[in-house]
Amino acid sequence: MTLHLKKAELHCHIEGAAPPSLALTQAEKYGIDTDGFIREGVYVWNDFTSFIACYDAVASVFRTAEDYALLAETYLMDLAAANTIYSELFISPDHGEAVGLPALDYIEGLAAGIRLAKEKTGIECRMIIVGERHLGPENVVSRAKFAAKLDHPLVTGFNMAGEERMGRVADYAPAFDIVREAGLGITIHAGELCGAFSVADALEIVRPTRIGHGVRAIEEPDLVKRLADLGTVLEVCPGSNIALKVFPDYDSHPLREFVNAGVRVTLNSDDPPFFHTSLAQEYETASRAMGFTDEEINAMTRTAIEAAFVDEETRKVLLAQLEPAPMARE
Ligand SMILES: Nc1ncnc2[nH]cnc12
Ligand SMILES: [Zn+2]
Repeated sequence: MTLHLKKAELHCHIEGAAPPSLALTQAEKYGIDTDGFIREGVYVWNDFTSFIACYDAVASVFRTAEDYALLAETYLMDLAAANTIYSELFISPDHGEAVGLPALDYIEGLAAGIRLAKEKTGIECRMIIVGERHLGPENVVSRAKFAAKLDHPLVTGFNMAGEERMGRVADYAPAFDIVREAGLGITIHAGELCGAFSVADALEIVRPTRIGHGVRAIEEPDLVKRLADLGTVLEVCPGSNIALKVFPDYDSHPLREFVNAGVRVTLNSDDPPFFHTSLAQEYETASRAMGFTDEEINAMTRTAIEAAFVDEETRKVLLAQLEPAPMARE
């Protein structure tokens, strides 16, 4: 059992965290037909392309700042109930804008939900702005410019997600130069749909402290060593990888190999209800299906806090929460 373990998450897409029950309520509120993307209470998709289409459809039922506040609060309350002390949420203002919600309202809505969850449970959360790769380099650069100018206390990083098979990392390099200059934390989806070359590109061109997934680096032993030497943190999402058929099963998942090679790894849920998982489930899977001990899993949680895009004072407070409680005196 891993319920008692403290948890932290660096890689979860906010619209991808919407429970189908909440998406259905939202759809009803706006009179949106969900037959094309929710069936029998389950999100409908069968490969990465249809997953992204389903994700976009789910996102479209959140239309106001209040809707996004409810979504963030709902997810964070759930995480907190599973003993989670820290969460980083990937947010994509492009999804808000697609339904006419201005980016600043989208962010303020999410921030309101984050503050409410913190008041109720103490859970700490930061937002990472995502540029969607399949919207093209021009769009990702303009999203990076937006992120660089924003100066919001809860927005601390930039990421590129979406269709990894579109273009090469170099096409998107200017976006990362902009956010690096602005002092934002940088992470990038790489080595999920594409092979080791994509992780190598990311390391060379983007120089991120973290990589979203990165798991297909396992195809290139020299690259695994490079990740270990650089101390780059992988945001590993085993349940997502199995659901999207990046690996056929947990026995073939390389998480153990990365740990053995000294690569810094963390556990994450990615888009939990889409992949029939949760952060709590990912911890449980690491323990039961992948054979990690509580100590090894706690080390992953500590790595997440060490790699979190937070100020040093917040990091110190979070790290202190991972220390075992002192023994009571006789
Ligand atoms: N697993 C994933 N990979 C790339 N982009 C995403 N957006 C939401 N989930 C994603
Ligand atoms: Zn992701």
